Amino acid sequence: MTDQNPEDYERAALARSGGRDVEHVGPVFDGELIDDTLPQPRARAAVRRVSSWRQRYRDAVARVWRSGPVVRARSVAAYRARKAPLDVARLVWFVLRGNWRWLVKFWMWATYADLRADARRARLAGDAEARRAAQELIRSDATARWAKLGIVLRRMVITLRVAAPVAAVLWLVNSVMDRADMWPWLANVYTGVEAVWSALTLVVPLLLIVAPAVWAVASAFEGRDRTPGAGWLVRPDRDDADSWIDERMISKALAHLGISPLNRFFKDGGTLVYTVAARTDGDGTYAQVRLPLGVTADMVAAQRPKLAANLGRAALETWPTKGDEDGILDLWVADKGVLRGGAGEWPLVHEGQVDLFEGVPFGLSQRGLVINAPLIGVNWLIGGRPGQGKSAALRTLLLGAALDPTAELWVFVMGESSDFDPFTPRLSRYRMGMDDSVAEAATQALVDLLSEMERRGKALGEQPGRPPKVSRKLADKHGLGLHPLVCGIDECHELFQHPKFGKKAAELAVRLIKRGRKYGIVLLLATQSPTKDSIPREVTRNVSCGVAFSVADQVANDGLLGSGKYAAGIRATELRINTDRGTCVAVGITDETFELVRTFYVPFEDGADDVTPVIARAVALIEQMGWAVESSAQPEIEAAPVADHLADVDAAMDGERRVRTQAILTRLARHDPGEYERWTFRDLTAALAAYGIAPVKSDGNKVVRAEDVAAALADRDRDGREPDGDPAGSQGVLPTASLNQSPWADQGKHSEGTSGTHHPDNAGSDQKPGVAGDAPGSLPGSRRRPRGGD
Ligand SMILES: Nc1ncnc2c1ncn2[C@@H]1O[C@H](COP(=O)(O)OP(=O)(O)OP(=O)(O)O)[C@@H](O)[C@H]1O
Repeated sequence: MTDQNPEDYERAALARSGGRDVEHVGPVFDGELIDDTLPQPRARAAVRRVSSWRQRYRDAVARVWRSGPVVRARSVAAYRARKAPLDVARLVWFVLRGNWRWLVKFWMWATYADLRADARRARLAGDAEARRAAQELIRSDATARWAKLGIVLRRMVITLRVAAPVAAVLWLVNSVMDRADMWPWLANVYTGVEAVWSALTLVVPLLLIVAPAVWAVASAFEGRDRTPGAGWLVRPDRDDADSWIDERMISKALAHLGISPLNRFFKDGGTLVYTVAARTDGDGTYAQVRLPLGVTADMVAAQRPKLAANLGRAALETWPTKGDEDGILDLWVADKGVLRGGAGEWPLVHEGQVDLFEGVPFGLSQRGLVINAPLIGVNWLIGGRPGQGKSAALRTLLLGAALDPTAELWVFVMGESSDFDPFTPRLSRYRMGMDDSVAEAATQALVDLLSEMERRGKALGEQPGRPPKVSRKLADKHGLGLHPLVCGIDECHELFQHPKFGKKAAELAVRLIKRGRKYGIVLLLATQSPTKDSIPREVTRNVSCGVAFSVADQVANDGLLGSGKYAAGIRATELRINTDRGTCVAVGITDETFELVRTFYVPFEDGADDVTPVIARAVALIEQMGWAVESSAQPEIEAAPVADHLADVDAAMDGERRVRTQAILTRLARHDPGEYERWTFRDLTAALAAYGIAPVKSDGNKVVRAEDVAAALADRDRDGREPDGDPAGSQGVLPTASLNQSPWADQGKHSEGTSGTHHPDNAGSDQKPGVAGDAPGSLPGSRRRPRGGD
């Protein structure tokens, strides 16, 4: 391209051509032609870069747009936009309601409505004192209020009286004098007054505009929904949502239980008082709430499934119980799912020993802490539906006791079950089976425990300082015989319901439970059937540690845990059968009102046997000390006398020719209540049938004839004949247990045909020092003697 100026160039051209007939062609450019179609590398690279940046920018924006938080924010924004009309309507409603609430408050204040209500209530309750106090308060408050108003008015008048003349003078001076002629201070006063005035003229209109808005916000706040917990505050996507429970959530859950006084309380804008704010407590959250008027903790406990649902938990995970007062609610809510896990391995399964005075590791509390269950100074009643872990729990307690080398252990299993067979080498007494002899042995054991209790009472009294109860120190003195004595009875309802021994066993058990605690004698009872017919009421009332695995109803629950527990929200009915196997509700085992315990499980089933090695260890512990298995048993016993039914019936005839069967039953019961009290017509006929006697009809009544009885007696005397077997329905012809007798010496041995299998590991422990030659588990040095039926 040329660098000559186009105009100079044109002028030169005109000069050359003479200025005429010259065609104006405009400037001529000299330059190089650039062909766009030819490749231009740098420009294209720049364009490509720009477009790639643009693409990347677009991708980034799209990514952000589609990202989780933005999508959520967008959906929330869209949702709120859709809801906006409704929100506006709600806000208007809040404003109106807020004004109304203020009006009500003002009216209440102006008319002393609350004090008047107090006076009315006092009048209805006939409380003249309270009524007078309320009226007095109204009067004095009214006087004070009017006095205050008077003072304010007087001050206003005084202010007006001073301010009005000053204002008038200022106005007058200002109107007659020029500002320049005034004294400087006076001119300053006017300047100040004018500044204040102009500020007021600015601020007041502003206030008049802002005030309604502030009023609207304040009244909307006042009129807001008072049901606790605004929904939008709930953030279920929190990481700790499964464990997160706070007061607002609890209040909200309580507000939707359908309890009328609670509903009314929340509707009137009430706020619950938390005496203990929600706080982490073990594997859950604990809070304590003071409930409003008209609501008790029991009412809340009754709505437990609803409360659990409102809190997003399973019923088992939600524990509303009565606090120190009826109006105080203790609430413990488990973290989601934590109760599903078992308690894990028993801490003593591989090593360690126990001091029974310190307790036995029993399970994990709801707070996730190991519970050291007390055994000394308490008695236990363990119950629940079949197969839920009662025997396993009893086994754990007894295993713990076995690991205390000073403890003596007795076990009676009122059914065919090998659950306690591996304990044999460590037991001083063991009987298992369904036959009457086991019931008799268990009853005898209770008798002996009572005698032992008396002996221990005397032994204690002879100790220096007359200690009131056994202690570790006393228990360790080997010769004193004040060691812990633990007696476990599994399926104890079979014993208490036994037709022959039941009544006696119940009486003895009650006496033991009431008085044995001080003497280191511990009774552990386990049952499937904790009803008032199967377990004596006095037993359920007096045991200090109640354990309930899954139970069917309130009766079973309260039978095990104590009356009123179901109503107070302490409910093993919430434990699901099989699902919550091994989990129980327990009272009395800690200082807490109750514990939800996941019990430790020491396996003894399906070929797994962790019990035998523990027992072997327990026996080894005793051997290391140079002792033998403790036994309070006396080696010699008297044979139990056998009731002679025929002779007793003969005596009951009382010399009469014919006696009605009913009368005979009454006389027999009077003669020997232990033997005959539970006899029915069926038992009597069965017993007589054994001697070939059948009651006959006379005047429409069944009677026994004296000549038949006399003939049977004569026959028996002549032949030395025993009754013809034990017919079905009879209560048998077991000997009446002498309550003075000592236990059989072979109690450590199983009755034939009922013993469980022995674990090979037991073999070594069977032959322990001092028991050489004895059968497994027999008492050291005791002489075995045969006994009818065993
Ligand atoms: N703590 C536990 N943890 C895990 N499983 C357990 C626990 N306790 C018991 N079980 C399981 O439950 C089964 C039944 O236990 P157990 O025999 O103790 O029940 P039970 O209530 O005594 O039954 P029954 O009334 O029929 O004698 C055991 O075989 C075991 O599998």
